[in-house]
Amino acid sequence: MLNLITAEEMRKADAYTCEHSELSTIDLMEQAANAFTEIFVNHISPQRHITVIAGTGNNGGDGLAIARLLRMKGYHNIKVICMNGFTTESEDFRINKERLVALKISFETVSTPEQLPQNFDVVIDAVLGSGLNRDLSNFLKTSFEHINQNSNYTVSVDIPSGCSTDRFTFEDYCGIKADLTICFQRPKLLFTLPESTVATKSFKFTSIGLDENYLLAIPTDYYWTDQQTVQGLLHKRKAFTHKGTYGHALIISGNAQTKGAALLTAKAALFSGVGLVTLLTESAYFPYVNVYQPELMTANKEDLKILDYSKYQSVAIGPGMGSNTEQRDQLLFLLQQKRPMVLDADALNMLTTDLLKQYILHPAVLTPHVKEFDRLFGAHTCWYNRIQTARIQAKELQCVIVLKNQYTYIINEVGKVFINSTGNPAMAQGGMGDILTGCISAFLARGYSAFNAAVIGCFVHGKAGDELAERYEVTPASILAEHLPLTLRSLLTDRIMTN
Ligand SMILES: NC(=O)C1=CN([C@@H]2O[C@H](COP(=O)(O)OP(=O)(O)OC[C@H]3O[C@@H](n4cnc5c(N)ncnc54)[C@H](O)[C@@H]3O)[C@@H](O)[C@H]2O)[C@@H](O)CC1
Ligand SMILES: Nc1ncnc2c1ncn2[C@@H]1O[C@H](COP(=O)(O)OP(=O)(O)O)[C@@H](O)[C@H]1O
Ligand SMILES: [K+]
Repeated sequence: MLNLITAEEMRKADAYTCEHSELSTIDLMEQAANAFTEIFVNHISPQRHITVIAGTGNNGGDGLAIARLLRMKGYHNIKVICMNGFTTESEDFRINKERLVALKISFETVSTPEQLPQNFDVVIDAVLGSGLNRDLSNFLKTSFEHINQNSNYTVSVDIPSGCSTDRFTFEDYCGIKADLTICFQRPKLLFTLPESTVATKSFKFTSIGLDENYLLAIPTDYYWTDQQTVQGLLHKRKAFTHKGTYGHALIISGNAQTKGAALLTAKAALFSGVGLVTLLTESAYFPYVNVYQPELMTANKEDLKILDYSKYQSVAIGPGMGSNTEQRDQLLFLLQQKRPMVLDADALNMLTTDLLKQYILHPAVLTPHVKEFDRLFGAHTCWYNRIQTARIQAKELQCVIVLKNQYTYIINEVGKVFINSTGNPAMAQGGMGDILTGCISAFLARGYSAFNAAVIGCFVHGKAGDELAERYEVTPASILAEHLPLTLRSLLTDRIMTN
């Protein structure tokens, strides 16, 4: 897990690294520029015309160093435009300016927006970074507007200029609008919020060599779940084990119009490695289930109240279930069985916070998408506030909330937020949430805690999607389910190779 930190903490980490190593601040700037450049060259070809627009602080210093490194890598159409006079020159900016001039790279300064070129091919935005501490002047606002309108592609250094690391609203945003931001050492929480696309459409982060032991000791409420963490949590199947070792998941899902949701959820549980899966549904559907996926077992919906729930290590309820009085009554009955549970879709639509408080007295994972979340916990106008509500509710209900998004937020029982780092828009298709519910219920049945099941389930689900997106423009949910065993294998094999 990577702990996400504030701009101020990052500055301290910067100073600490320099004090406790041979590195000086100018060396660190060079490392940052190198790290940026390594990613940049994978996105932009040397034939493109590149304009570095720089300020005169350390973000500007990075920009100048990047221009020099790119020239040395064969980017010959490169020039630097320095926005003059809005702040004083930092020492490391000054040193990089000398290095740039020595290479005879074009360097000009502008003092009014009118002096900027009419058009840009690729812009590297290095005007302002994490040092932003006041409103933008009219000079900067007008210049940024001009750049936004006339650049084919903009890559920001560390953060789009004018965007503040620790402020989470984008009303009246008038900074640089980047296509890509390459930020340093840690992802920024801000970039995982859907509304941040007004400032950057995408982001990547890269290590610049700050002291990781120092960084990891900084307390935070926000974490980034990386592959290494998930590999550390996942257990490999052991010799002499049998189906009973890997748990039994019960899936309660689907109705006449949405039988598919039940099939997808159950299939995903099966392909996530649980020992046995039983699908509770109407007996009329049993033949479909058997033809679609013969490994699945079935239980009759009529028997819901006479089943022995102690034999199921997890119960997933909700996808395509419907929400009439009968189903609500069934849901409340199921909640009283106090088995480890995943509550999704219609199960969430039938509940209220009062009912949750009354009935959630066992390990539970709630997997709302934004609409389900807001119906249950109240409307929100921005994602940052929605996350804060999720933190309060997860603590109060003592459950895990999986708030689904491109970057899904997993909130544990003490209100800490773990941001899932996998997944992509090729997964934006109906049924994908059913697969996630199946995955999490499988890991729950296999004996992982509610929180670990949610972390592993989200990561594996998104990683399967990422692997498929390399070959497919869109990944239908059933195809993703079938890919899960391959993803699990790659995670476990990697661990054996690297540990
Ligand atoms: N660990 C780190 O934090 C590292 C940071 N580096 C770079 O340094 C950047 C931060 O550099 P600085 O602290 O010099 O700050 P910036 O370069 O972001 O800004 C320069 C100065 O502009 C002034 N300013 C702030 N808001 C303004 C506004 N609205 N209008 C006009 N002027 C304004 C401030 O006085 C600020 O110090 C990072 O974003 C990153 O690019 C890297 O060089 C290396 C390591
Ligand atoms: N653009 C995206 N990037 C990453 N993950 C996505 C994207 N779109 C959808 N997903 C994932 O797919 C799932 C969709 O869930 P949900 O909205 O409940 O779908 P459905 O109700 O159709 O089953 C979530 O896990 C979400 O994170
Ligand atoms: K910037």
